[in-house]
Amino acid sequence: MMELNLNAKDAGDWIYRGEGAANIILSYSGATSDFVGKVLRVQKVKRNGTNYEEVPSDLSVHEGLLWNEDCDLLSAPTREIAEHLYVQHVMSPRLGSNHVDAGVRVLVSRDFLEAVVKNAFCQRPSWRVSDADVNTQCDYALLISDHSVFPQALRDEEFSISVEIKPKCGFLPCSNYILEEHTIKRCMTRFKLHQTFKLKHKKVSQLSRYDPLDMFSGSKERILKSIKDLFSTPQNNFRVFLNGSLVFGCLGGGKYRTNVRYDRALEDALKFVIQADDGMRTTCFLELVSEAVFRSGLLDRLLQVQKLDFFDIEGAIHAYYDVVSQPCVVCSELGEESDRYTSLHTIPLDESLKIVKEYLIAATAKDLSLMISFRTREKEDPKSAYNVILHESIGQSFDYKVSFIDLDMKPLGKMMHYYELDQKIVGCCMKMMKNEISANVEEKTSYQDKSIVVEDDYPTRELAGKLTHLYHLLL
Ligand SMILES: O=P(O)(O)O[C@@H]1[C@@H](OP(=O)(O)O)[C@H](OP(=O)(O)O)[C@H](O)[C@H](OP(=O)(O)O)[C@H]1OP(=O)(O)O
Ligand SMILES: Nc1ncnc2c1ncn2[C@@H]1O[C@H](COP(=O)(O)OP(=O)(O)OP(=O)(O)O)[C@@H](O)[C@H]1O
Ligand SMILES: [Zn+2]
Repeated sequence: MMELNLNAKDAGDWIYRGEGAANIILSYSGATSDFVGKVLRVQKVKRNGTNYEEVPSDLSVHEGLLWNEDCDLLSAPTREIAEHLYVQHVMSPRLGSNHVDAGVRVLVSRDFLEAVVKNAFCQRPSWRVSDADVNTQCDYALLISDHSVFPQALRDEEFSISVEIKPKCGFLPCSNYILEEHTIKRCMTRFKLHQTFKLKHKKVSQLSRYDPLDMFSGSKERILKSIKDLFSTPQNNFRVFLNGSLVFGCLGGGKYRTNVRYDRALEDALKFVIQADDGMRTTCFLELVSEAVFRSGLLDRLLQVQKLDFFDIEGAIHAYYDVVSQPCVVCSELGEESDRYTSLHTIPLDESLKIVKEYLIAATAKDLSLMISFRTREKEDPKSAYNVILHESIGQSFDYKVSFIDLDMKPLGKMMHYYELDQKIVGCCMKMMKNEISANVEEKTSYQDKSIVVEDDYPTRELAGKLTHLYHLLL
């Protein structure tokens, strides 16, 4: 296939779709067949004051050691190519190649990138703009299927609706390397603990109702509950697109402020897809989404990949120091308590490599998103090449397709960040637990720290109840 390339004159056809911490996504509005139905994933570079952070151009020596066994990532001439190979050879086989489009590399000129940054500026959340910009030094971007629209239309006037879910980590860790004073990690999901931390630091305006344990439970009822909870507090975990346009949630990882119980725009958008009475369409749609999650069985598969994090960061960090052949900073800080990690420091190097590698693969699996797209089926439609769901109460059938997005390799150099963030989150929750207790949990719905505004007291009480119970266990 001839190499595709994009220049300044093409920029007008590429429209801002959204972004995460590391990439900006543009959707195509032109007519060139190579690009129709695709999005372009363009790398960002973090700002550091007025400068930009350096983007490593290739894998570090230790990363080479780590990944070389799975596939020949070391032979990749650039980090970008190695990351592309990682999606193809490490993540795709584990998640199912039918559900992953690793994309193709497209040559992009600097003029093209500068023009798309300019065009996208007004739509980007301001906190994302100050955090990072498009990396205009990059020669390539990835062309990937647009999962917010159904792959092939059956009819010209057909509508497709799709949902994006970032399910986060779906299990409670049980590693023996977790310190006793961090036992809370065994009782509450990392997502919930992180929510408390984010609320305290005003990264979110209210706690999410969503509990990943419901989503990954394998139970129809609990999956439906989790979808309803995502709908009521979507944050960056839930979005809905109609024919590729966002109709619910925030572009670019925004901080949705309201506690949503009903959303007129979504209810209106759904009239093109769901044949139910006004006021009932959103409910039917959430049922449809949860049925697709349940039937696909893909969350079980994802959970197995997440569980490659067997040792937790409190164990894996020690293996990391052996991989990079440096004295273990964590052990030196722990003093006498470091004895329990001696055994980890005496295992052969290939075992340390395996621990760290699997920790990083699990980290990708805990951060990815699922996109599920639906299109309506009529009785006379030919046999479907996709999975079909009949929504019984409205008597409508839908084709659906599930894809995973954002399967990026996590850099080895992030291990210490993971350890420190974990400590901060646990430390913050333990502190709040003590505050809660002294403020008498039964009566209060707000924290002692008056800077925290809790709009919805349900998750707070639940959190406080669990923390209190745990505190008594620890006493
Ligand atoms: O650490 P976490 O759980 O907050 O995950 C980060 C995400 O935060 P969130 O899902 O909002 O809590 C974070 O998402 P946001 O920027 O908050 O939208 C990124 O996905 C980040 O990954 P990377 O730096 O782009 O490789 C994610 O970092 P990794 O931990 O996956 O490396
Ligand atoms: N293939 C795709 N089809 C449709 N929309 C997509 C696709 N890939 C990404 N998007 C949209 O763009 C957003 C950002 O993409 P992505 O998650 O890949 O960015 P990121 O910077 O890697 O994220 P993170 O913050 O998790 O690292 C997604 O949340 C999704 O809404
Ligand atoms: Zn150590």
